[in-house]
Amino acid sequence: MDRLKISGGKPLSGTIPISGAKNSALKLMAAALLTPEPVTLTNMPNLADTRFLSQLLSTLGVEVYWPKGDATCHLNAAELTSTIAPYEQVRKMRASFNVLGPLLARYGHATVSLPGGCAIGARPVDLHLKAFEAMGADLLVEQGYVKAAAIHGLKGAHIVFPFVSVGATEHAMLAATLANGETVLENAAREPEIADLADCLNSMGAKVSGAGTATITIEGVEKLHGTTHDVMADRIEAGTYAMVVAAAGGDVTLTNAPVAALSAVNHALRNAGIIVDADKDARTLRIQRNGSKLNAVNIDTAPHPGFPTDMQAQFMALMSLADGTSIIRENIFENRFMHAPELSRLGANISVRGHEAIVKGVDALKGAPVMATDLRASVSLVIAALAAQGETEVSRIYHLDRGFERLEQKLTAVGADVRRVSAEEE
Ligand SMILES: CC(=O)N[C@H]1[C@@H](OP(=O)(O)OP(=O)(O)OC[C@H]2O[C@@H](n3ccc(=O)[nH]c3=O)[C@H](O)[C@@H]2O)O[C@H](CO)[C@@H](O)[C@@H]1O
Ligand SMILES: C=C(OP(=O)(O)O)C(=O)O
Repeated sequence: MDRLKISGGKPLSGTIPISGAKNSALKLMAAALLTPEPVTLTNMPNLADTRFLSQLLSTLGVEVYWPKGDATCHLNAAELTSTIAPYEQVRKMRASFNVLGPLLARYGHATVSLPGGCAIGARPVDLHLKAFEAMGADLLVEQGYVKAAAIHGLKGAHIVFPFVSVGATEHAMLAATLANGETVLENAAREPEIADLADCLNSMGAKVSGAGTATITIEGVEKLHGTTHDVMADRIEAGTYAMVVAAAGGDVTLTNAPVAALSAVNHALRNAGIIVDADKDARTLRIQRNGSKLNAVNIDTAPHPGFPTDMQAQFMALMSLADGTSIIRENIFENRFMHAPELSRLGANISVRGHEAIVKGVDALKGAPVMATDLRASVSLVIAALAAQGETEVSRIYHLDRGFERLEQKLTAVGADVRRVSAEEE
């Protein structure tokens, strides 16, 4: 298994280009199932997750043309050969579950494995299923599979989500584009990826309005056509590199950054004493820290526009070096503090009480062997390692490959000492 060897303590300088957003790309790929015409996605991130979903789409009969390393992915769902998404392909990546809605909407039936829980929490899909039922689908959950049918097609519905779910909002939106009549989603998630999906769907002929607000209206249409859509830039990747610079020090400009989507993260960084120059028009974010102490800042994760749960681990790594104590509350996932004991191996002083982590800043971290436990937890260890004295070895980095494109290359380009070591090399 590959590992990362990181020698910390080097200030960083230069430019890091931000890639397309994983969490947008995955839903945009599922949208290609809604039309028999070609869908081309540009600014596609080459990640384990996006490659994995392209394999599932191929299994369903989608023609996928996406050369390795290329940022353009061509999908053609002209004729599907299957409407079954098997256990192995949904269990390994939750977002695969998103093929259910499009298949049901276009073909009137689909059988998709339940995604199950994962390291960060149980993550049920009850809101997704209730939304499809409200749209008239018959659902049977049997032997770990959701068997869904809507023989006469889905119909528009008024759906009020009891709490905000990004996945359920996107999934209901995908399915509603081909439903008969109007669907209204209330208490919808407002994440920027939802507006990106709506833009793509509208360019395919869908009638979606209100995406990015808490009420989304979808007027169903008979069919959708092909499109070319540019995947939005990854706000979590951009926020992560901002934390890297904040922790290690230096002066780095992030290009192709989704500046408007990063206000909560930028606000927290500024409170911590980091200089953040955000230029919305130029889509750049310049992050500077020159030897200054970090202020301790409390954060509460919340749905957008609140502080994103996907940035919580990275901010904890930063706060472990702050001057004072910060309280970090995780309000989205019940088990998203697995990075805390690993950060402690590097010398951080963190105690976890339920959904609250109390981080007492220390003067310095020291390199140690640590283990990645999930995607964002893994990158929090990279951040801490880049700020630490000495060498850190991060194992199980396949988690990182799910969501960070060319991580070592991007970090090395700004002066970090990061090496990937494969098992065979040792
Ligand atoms: C691929 C992708 O885009 N993943 C993102 C998406 O995940 P995902 O879409 O899975 O996250 P949700 O917003 O749906 O989850 C929010 C909360 O609702 C719960 N819930 C959700 C659905 C449901 O049917 N029932 C239920 O109880 C979840 O367990 C969680 O506690 O949004 C999360 C919250 O911003 C991010 O951390 C993930 O990176
Ligand atoms: C939790 C994440 O992804 P997923 O929902 O695919 O597990 C993430 O991107 O941080």
